[in-house]
Amino acid sequence: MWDPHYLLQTRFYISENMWLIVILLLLLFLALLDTRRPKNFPPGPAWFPIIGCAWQIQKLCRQTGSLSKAVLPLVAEYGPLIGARIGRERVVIVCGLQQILEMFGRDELNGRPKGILSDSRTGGKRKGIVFNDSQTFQEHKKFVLRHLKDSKEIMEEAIHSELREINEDLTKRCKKNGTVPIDSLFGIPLLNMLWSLMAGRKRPLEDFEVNELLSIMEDFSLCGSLSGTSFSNFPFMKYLCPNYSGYNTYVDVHKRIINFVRERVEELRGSGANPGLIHAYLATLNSREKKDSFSEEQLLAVCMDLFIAGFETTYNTLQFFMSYIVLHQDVQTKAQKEIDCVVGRRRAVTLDDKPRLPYVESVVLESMRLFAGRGFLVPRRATQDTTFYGYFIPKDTILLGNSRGTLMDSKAGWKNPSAFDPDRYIKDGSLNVPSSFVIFGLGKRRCLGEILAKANLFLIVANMLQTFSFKAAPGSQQQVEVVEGFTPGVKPFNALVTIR
Ligand code: HEM
Repeated sequence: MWDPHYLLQTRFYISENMWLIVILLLLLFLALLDTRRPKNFPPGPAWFPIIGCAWQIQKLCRQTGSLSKAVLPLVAEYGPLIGARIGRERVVIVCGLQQILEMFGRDELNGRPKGILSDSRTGGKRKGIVFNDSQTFQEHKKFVLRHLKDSKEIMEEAIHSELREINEDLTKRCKKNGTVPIDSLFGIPLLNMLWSLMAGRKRPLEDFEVNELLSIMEDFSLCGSLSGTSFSNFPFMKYLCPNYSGYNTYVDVHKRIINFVRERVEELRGSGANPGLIHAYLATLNSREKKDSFSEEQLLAVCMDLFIAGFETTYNTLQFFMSYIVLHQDVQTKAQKEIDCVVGRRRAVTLDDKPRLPYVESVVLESMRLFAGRGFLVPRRATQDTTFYGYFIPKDTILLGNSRGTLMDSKAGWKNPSAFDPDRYIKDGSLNVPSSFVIFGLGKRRCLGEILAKANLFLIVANMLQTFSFKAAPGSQQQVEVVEGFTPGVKPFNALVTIR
């Protein structure tokens, strides 16, 4: 018997299955679309739906120990520009010297990443200098640069004052035992130096304050990397697993720095004129010179940027210097002889001595190269669609400059690039720095603290070598062990320190 209900039911099942099939086909289509790279985008590993090529890159990182090394097999396969997608983020890893130099000079590649990594540091809106590319960044960078130029003498005075503290502390520790954990030496003095720039030494940090700041900076160094974090590549993780993805720590660490500065600014307010950046900025806020972008919130973000950009870079360079110098006694003796000959041991080395200490300066340069060459530049963003070395770079693509390509690659002119060899900068007894030594970037986004960093590093290295000798402590490292952080660091180690 013919049953109309049966037919109706069958129709219903068919239409229900049809919908399922249509939805599955649609999802498959969207997944396929998600694996397509923009036309003429730089070559690179295949993209999978949602994750892009995060999985392949993660695997290479595990095999090689770091992203900067993971890039090497990719360069061999695809060339110096690698087109990748990490989660939702389209990324071009820029590896060759020529390509990086070109990137520095291109105005439309001068942006900084937008999104969670930059916004969540300053309450949801981009502020400050490092992760900003609006008019605000330019006006603030100009202001700080002018201030730094005017504060050279004050900064040198602050560095010498901190050096005396390091010398006293190290002398005490040498007399006690001689074995010193090197990671405990420079953190506090470097933070004090940066604070002097901001507060003009009007209000030196108390011990408990600088210790608090140091602990925040230590937490900061563990909470991400310049090349991105899991929550910036997969923003949904911010909601799904804010703790596991590191989002909460990242936000918290930045809040702690901002709050730290806010409290100190309150204390400084009304304490009278002083040559610090904070005072100069507050004075500008009440003057006709004030730009529309200037505000107290911006001041806090700028101070945070100075702590973040200025601390870890200088601190880690010094860790690299110490790691290499204990393993290269010949270099140490040669630098000490130069200091003894030019300055002697009765007075401290000053910046005026620098032109006559080319070998000491080359030790500093080589330490910087072996630090920076293991990491990435601060990420850039394409601010408009553009072409780069014949490839199409869509607007908002992130460009990650791999410093290995400029600083640790024989193709960039470095002979035996992983060796610690300060003599490579000396020609006919004078300093001769190769053009591939672009450690601070170039152009509009060039490092704002270059002069300060160079002065700090030269004075610390020269004065340390003038007064002390360093050897590997018994049972300590026999090679430099690099660890990944926001910037590259070295595994903590002990050195045997003696007074000369
Ligand atoms: C060894 C020490 C240092 C190294 C190797 C270094 C390196 C760099 C590099 C490569 C950049 C990015 C340049 C680019 O995108 O083209 C940068 C930016 C920056 N650095 Fe440094 N830096 C050092 C120390 C300092 C110090 C001591 C300060 C501040 C006191 C500082 C403040 C900044 C700031 C604010 C920026 C952002 C500039 C911008 O985005 O326009 N840096 N640095």
